[in-house]
Amino acid sequence: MPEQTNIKVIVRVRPYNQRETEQNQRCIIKVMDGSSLLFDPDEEDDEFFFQGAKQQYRDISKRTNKKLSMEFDRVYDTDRTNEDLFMECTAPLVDAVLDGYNCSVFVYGATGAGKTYTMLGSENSPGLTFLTMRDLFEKIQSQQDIRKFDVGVSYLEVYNEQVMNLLTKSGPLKLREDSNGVVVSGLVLQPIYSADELLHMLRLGNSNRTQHPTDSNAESSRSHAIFQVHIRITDHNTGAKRSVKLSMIDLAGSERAASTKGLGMRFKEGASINKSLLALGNCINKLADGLKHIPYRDSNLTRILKDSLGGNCRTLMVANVSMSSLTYEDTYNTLKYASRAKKIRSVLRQNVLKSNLPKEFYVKKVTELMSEQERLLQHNKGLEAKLAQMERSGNNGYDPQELKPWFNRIDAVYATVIKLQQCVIGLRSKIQTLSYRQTLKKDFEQLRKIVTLDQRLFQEDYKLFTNYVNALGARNQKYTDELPLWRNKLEAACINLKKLKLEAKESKYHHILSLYLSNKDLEVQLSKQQINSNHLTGINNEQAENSSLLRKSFSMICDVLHQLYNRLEETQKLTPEIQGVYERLERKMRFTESETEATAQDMELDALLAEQHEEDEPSSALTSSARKRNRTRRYTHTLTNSEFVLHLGVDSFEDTDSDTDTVEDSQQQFKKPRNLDVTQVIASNTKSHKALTATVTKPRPVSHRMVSDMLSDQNVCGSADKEKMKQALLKSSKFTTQGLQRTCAAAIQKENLKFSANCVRKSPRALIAKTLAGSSATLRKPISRLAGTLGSGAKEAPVVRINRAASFRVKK
Ligand SMILES: Nc1ncnc2c1ncn2[C@@H]1O[C@H](COP(=O)(O)OP(=O)(O)OP(=O)(O)O)[C@@H](O)[C@H]1O
Repeated sequence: MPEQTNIKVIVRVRPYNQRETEQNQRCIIKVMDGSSLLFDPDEEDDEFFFQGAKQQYRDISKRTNKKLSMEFDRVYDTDRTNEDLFMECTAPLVDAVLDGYNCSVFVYGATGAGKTYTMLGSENSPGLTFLTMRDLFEKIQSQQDIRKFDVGVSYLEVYNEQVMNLLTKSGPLKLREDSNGVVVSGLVLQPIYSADELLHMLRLGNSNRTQHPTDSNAESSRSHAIFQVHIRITDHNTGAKRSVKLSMIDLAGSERAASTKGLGMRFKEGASINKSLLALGNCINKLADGLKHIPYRDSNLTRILKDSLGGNCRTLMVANVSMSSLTYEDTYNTLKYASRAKKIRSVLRQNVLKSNLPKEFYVKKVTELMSEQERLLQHNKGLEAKLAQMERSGNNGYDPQELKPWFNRIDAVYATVIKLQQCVIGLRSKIQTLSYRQTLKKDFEQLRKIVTLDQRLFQEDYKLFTNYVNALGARNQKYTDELPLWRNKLEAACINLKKLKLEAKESKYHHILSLYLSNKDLEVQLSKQQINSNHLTGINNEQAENSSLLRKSFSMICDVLHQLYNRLEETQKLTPEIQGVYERLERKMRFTESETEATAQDMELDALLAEQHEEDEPSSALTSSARKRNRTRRYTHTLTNSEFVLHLGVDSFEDTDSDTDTVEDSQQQFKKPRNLDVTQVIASNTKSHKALTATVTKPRPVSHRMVSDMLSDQNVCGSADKEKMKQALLKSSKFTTQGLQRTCAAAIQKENLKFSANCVRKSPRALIAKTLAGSSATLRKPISRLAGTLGSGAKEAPVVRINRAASFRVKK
């Protein structure tokens, strides 16, 4: 980006030299401050005396002082050193050069005004060229790692309009212009590699410079000297190159030709100097006026300085003046020039050259830049998403980064709670399942005992059964012992959770955190439900499997019973009592009115469906206030849930405690020594199942109840309650009264051959009635005997099959 800047102009005032001191010359420059001066001020002792008396009025024959106040970028009084000028004015130019800007420093002033002193200095006080070059080389050295510098110098002299090479003492050289500006034909740059070499060149050039003594200066420089340092900078990383130029120009004295009092060559010299300086003055004026056409071509000096004055260059002009009134006119002219020069504006551009690096370099660079751009795009997207998230969070300026540690802590605490909860509930599930299996096994062992004919065989099996039950008990005990440990751990985790919740409540993010915590509580609740659900599914599967075996066994028992009934009927041994029991059993198994009625759960479901329906169709009969009440009720319910969830960790196992109590009750019952019959088996079995599946209790299947009732009746029959047996048989929907009667009659007939087969077919009921009337024995005995009788001719005896079926496969 081009940058517009003015030429920087500073004025340096030289102290009196010996001649001026001797002549007691008046001081015509008064330095006001660092940037202004007063030219031709009033003298302090400028008082007018007439005939020894101080007069009120001044000497009218005396010229009026100009008292011109002038402003410059800097004004240096006589006491300021070259070092001061360097530090404040040329050191910044060195930085600009290394940044790729062309820079020029030129000194302007009358002969003996101190130009050479400023530019070259002396042994004791090195000038700006020396100080600047030394600084330049120091900075070059410090940047060698990142950039490569190729430095070349030239030292030219423009004397009598001829351009000479001071380093080779050759010339005159021609000037030409190309796209890079004015070029000196045939000028070869001298490469240098150190500051010492550079200073050596400088000294060499100075020694070749044309000097002649003048009135004003015994070592007056009669030419314009242009010392230029050309630097090519190559960036190691990018390969970008730039070429810059630093010019230090010591102009010849700008005095009037007359003042040098030269003749012949000296006059020509002076005229030439004046011509070039006049051309320089013209250029400065036109540039200051902002004109487009600048007559640079009027002299070789202006051609060479074209770059420094109006081109792409940071320029510093040092106007040297003497404080002595001896050079009044020259000083005035110099200051006028300097004032004009202040108005010149330069347009600065960094010089960058195309590099001739191979194509691969650029391909690599482009690839790198593209991937960097891609990375930045992604980063930008992430930032935009974060911003959107922050805006969504109510524009409250929440920083997700600040919330992240909170979320991490909450996640960690909840993960522990969930894991421990899984352990505790898992253990409870295992304990309950094992207890259930133990109970089942015991109950079915009782059932087996009932149906097993060979008691010796039963006793042998009973040992195996005991081992199995003991093993289950041992496992159960192990889990029961472990449970308190895990409960304690869970309790500790819940206490941690409560503390964290209190902490979150105090936080400035409590709104967000409470939502997050509620969400987490729901996760805990869900996890608990899932474990419970798995537990119930497992229990139900075992129950279904056992039910299936029970059904098969029962079916076989009924088969035998049926045959027995028929035999009794056939053999005329069927008593009215047996018949009554059958009828009762049959009646019991028949569907009742109450079973067809809707249960409480059915009604609850109906209500829920109705409510849902109402929500789907808001225009239903409900008034808006009623709907509102409903909504409020639901909302309150949700809130209550959420409150519950907040304390879930503790509540969860308190809840489970109540479950455990039920199970423990049932366990205690199981431990009681008892002689169970089938009725008790089913009853207690049902009870334990009820306890285990409390949360998903469903009405027992009708068939289940029928089976239970029937067996119960069978038992009752065993206690000789014949009427009950009869009723059970009559209630049965599976067997018809007639079918059962025939089965029993046939069984009785087979055992008691006094009944004819015809009797069984025609009046089985009478046959059974007769038999029962004459017998007080339990039904079990004749059934067993009858079963044995029936089984003798069969391929596999039904009782054996029942026996086997009763050996329920209980899971380990
Ligand atoms: N600031 C200064 N402090 C002390 N001495 C100075 C200062 N400036 C110049 N002089 C002295 O004044 C004399 C003339 O200075 P200088 O040669 O630099 O003048 P000049 O402008 O280069 O003249 P010319 O144009 O004739 O070459 C020298 O002896 C120099 O040492």
